[in-house]
Amino acid sequence: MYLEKLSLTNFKNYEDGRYVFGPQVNVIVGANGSGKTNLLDAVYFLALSKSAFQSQDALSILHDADYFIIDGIFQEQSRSVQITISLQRGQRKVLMADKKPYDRLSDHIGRFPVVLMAPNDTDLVREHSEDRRHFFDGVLSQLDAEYLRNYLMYQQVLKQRNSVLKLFAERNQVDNDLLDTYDEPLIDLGQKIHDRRKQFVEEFLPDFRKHYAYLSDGRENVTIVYESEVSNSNFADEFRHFRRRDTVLQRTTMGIHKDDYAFLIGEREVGPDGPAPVPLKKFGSQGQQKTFVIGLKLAQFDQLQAAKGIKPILLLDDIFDKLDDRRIGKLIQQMDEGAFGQLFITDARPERTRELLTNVQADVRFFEITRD
Ligand SMILES: Nc1ncnc2c1ncn2[C@@H]1O[C@H](COP(=O)(O)OP(=O)(O)OP(=O)(O)O)[C@@H](O)[C@H]1O
Repeated sequence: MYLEKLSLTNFKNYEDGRYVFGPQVNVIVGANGSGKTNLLDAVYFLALSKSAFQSQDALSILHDADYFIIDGIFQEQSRSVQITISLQRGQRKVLMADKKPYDRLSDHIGRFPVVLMAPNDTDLVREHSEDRRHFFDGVLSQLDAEYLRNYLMYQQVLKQRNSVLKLFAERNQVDNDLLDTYDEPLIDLGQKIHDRRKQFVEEFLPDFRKHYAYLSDGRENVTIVYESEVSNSNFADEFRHFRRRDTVLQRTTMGIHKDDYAFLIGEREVGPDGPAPVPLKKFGSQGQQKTFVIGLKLAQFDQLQAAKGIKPILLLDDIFDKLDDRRIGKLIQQMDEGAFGQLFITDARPERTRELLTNVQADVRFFEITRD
């Protein structure tokens, strides 16, 4: 599977852009601010129906325009599929396959799997639990349509519950029967989401450790621990018990929307009495943190490939600028061994990418973006 053609109308800084890509390595070069990342984001948008960088869709409409259209042709086995996403200001986004609107978003997500590596990936280690949940939810949503449906439903009920909690505070009156109608699905969906997240971390860990060991020459022992209040055996009772606290704070204070994933690092040989692994955020070097996030992304790639039977599209945004030569060497080696399918790489310094890719046995195409 690969993206063969892309046409952009009023998408970010592209008033009108047309591209024909190769099935292997596509290098997007151009000056800073010319729109290289935006082009990668258009590919991401087409595959996942949202931007990788903006939470509001309308921010991707070219300034002063009323709409954007992203249109792409994917080659899937021996047939082509046209995917179109359009957004008119103030209206709902429209997502179509071969000119027919999808019935459900979950029918599209995961059909064209994609993995993005970007400069701010280390936020996953350094920032808040929200970033880590966002990463794992993204992986699971592409892998498992049922997970995505449960997750979207949970978010909707959570939003409704939080708005009635605010309303109760304004009116100084609590309707417990109404809260019951939200609590039941939140507990039920929350349990399903929890179980899937827990199972997923167990499946993900061996792949992740394999990549981390390859990138770091097997020097450390890394682990990921899923942390959730929902794991407590009496979670449903606790959730109901904290209703009073929720009404005071005007938000839902317990549930899978508070989960976290602890990233830990330790000595290679940890015996039962040896030192326990420690938080990567506090004790990991910058190099270890970078290796950790690349390992996460490569394991995401493997998981998607195993589940879908196709290689995801890999988007590498400004990666060569941020990594040291040893890690770049390892990635290039994997490219050369044919580990990846279609790749998009952005770089503000084309001569560097050209040099790095000289010996790679693949079809490499360059696209120069110029600012109007
Ligand atoms: N909705 C929009 N309408 C018009 N221009 C936009 C919009 N959103 C972003 N831009 C412009 O896109 C440009 C940034 O593009 P992008 O981040 O893709 O650049 P880049 O080539 O990747 O740069 P760098 O090499 O610095 O990473 C900025 O000039 C920004 O103003």
